[in-house]
Amino acid sequence: MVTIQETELKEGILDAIQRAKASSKPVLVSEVQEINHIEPLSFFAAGHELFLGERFFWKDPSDETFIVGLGICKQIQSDQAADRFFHVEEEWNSFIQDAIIYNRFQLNGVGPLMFGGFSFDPIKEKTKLWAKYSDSLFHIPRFMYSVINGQAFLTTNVVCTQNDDLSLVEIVRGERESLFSLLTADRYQENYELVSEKEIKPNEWKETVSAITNELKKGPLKKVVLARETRLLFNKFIQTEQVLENLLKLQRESFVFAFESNGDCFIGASPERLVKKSGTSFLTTCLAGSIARGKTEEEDQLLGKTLLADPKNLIEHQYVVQMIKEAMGTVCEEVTLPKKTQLLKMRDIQHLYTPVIGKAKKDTSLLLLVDRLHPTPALGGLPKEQAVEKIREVEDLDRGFYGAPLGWVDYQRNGEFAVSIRSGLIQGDEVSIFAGCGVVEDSNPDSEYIETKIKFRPMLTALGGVKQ
Ligand SMILES: C=C(O[C@@H]1C=C(C(=O)O)C=C[C@H]1O)C(=O)O
Ligand SMILES: [Mg+2]
Repeated sequence: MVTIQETELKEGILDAIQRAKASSKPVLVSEVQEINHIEPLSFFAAGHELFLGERFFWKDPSDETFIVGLGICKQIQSDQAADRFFHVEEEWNSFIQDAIIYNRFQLNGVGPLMFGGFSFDPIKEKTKLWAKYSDSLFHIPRFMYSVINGQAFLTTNVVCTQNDDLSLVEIVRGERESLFSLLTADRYQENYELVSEKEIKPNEWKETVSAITNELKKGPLKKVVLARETRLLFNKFIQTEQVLENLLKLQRESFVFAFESNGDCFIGASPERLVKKSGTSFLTTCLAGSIARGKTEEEDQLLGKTLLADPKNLIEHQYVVQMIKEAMGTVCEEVTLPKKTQLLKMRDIQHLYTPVIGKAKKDTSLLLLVDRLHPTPALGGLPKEQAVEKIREVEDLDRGFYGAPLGWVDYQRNGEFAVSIRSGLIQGDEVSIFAGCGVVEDSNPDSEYIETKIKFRPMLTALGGVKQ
């Protein structure tokens, strides 16, 4: 049973309407309550009826933070390329500046929060594949369920305008009651099947990899990440809940996310953190260099050792470390990273891994660091600008939100962004999945092709396209 006590909502809404009248500007009321624990996926699923197309889901690799949003009480969106991170941050800051917030809990990820992300490259020509996502797109949910270190909270957000009256209180209460009454309902299960799987121009892709390796030998480019797409067709509409359930079960060490927009859903399980901010601490990750998992423990260890000593993969990784260290240096007082490259093992693949921590300087912010980092050479290349231009020119793919920052910022300016890889875009009974790899001088097109094949597996498996 979920019990929701009488709340400050009414008082807040009254106050906000008065303020909205005085300023002629909408005012946000946000209220946080501690509630009994609910499975995060059940909360997401309960929103199917009332909020389909307006939901998001987030889980971090350590299971410290689950955030599920339902409904949209405000959207921040733009297709403007210049200073896009800065503009989103400004709009967020000005929106919460006048908000009325009832929150007794000093925790990241509760209270007003915006969830969303950015496209990989706003200058690249957009195709209809990503028509439902603006280049910058964030949602502030109506209802948000957060589980922070095992403690569960419900945030209710209401935007009041000068034309609203107290009937808004009953509307919101009614919505909340309907939502919670749906929590016990059985989750809708459909057995959908993969009908066809089409890799988009695999041979041309290998040729591009080959052409790029030749170019890298001449300089000044050192690394370019090239991605490709596989389009899947199913016999029925895909149930996002089911895909999420599989991702949560099979990709435990990953960020698991879903972000619905206008009927489509961007979904995935990424092992890669772009950046996390908690108070003055910044945490980021260098992840690049890959090898398969072994079938036995012995083979797996051997593959790991091989990866740790492989010059091509070490260079691929080192470019990322070099750039991230530099970017962190611009916004941090101290930057710390381990001397030795580590391994990060996921279900289908293992990577070279270097975590980087830093202490934030005073006048900095999460989105400022996102701006400095994106795209790191794990998704773009080195040097950054030239690599992105090269990708724009040669890659036959609209990456959209794939490979870009996806995550959240709360009203205290803390938050976290993942690099949205191992992901796909669900569109009814069709799905596009994406995978890329770091091309360096010594890359071999066939090996890179196989690497991307492995990187498709997490999504393909979660969609039921690979038998477990
Ligand atoms: C580009 C992807 O992954 C990135 C590329 C890697 C590589 O080339 O070794 C490894 C991890 C990721 O940073 C992807 O999964 O699509
Ligand atoms: Mg690689």
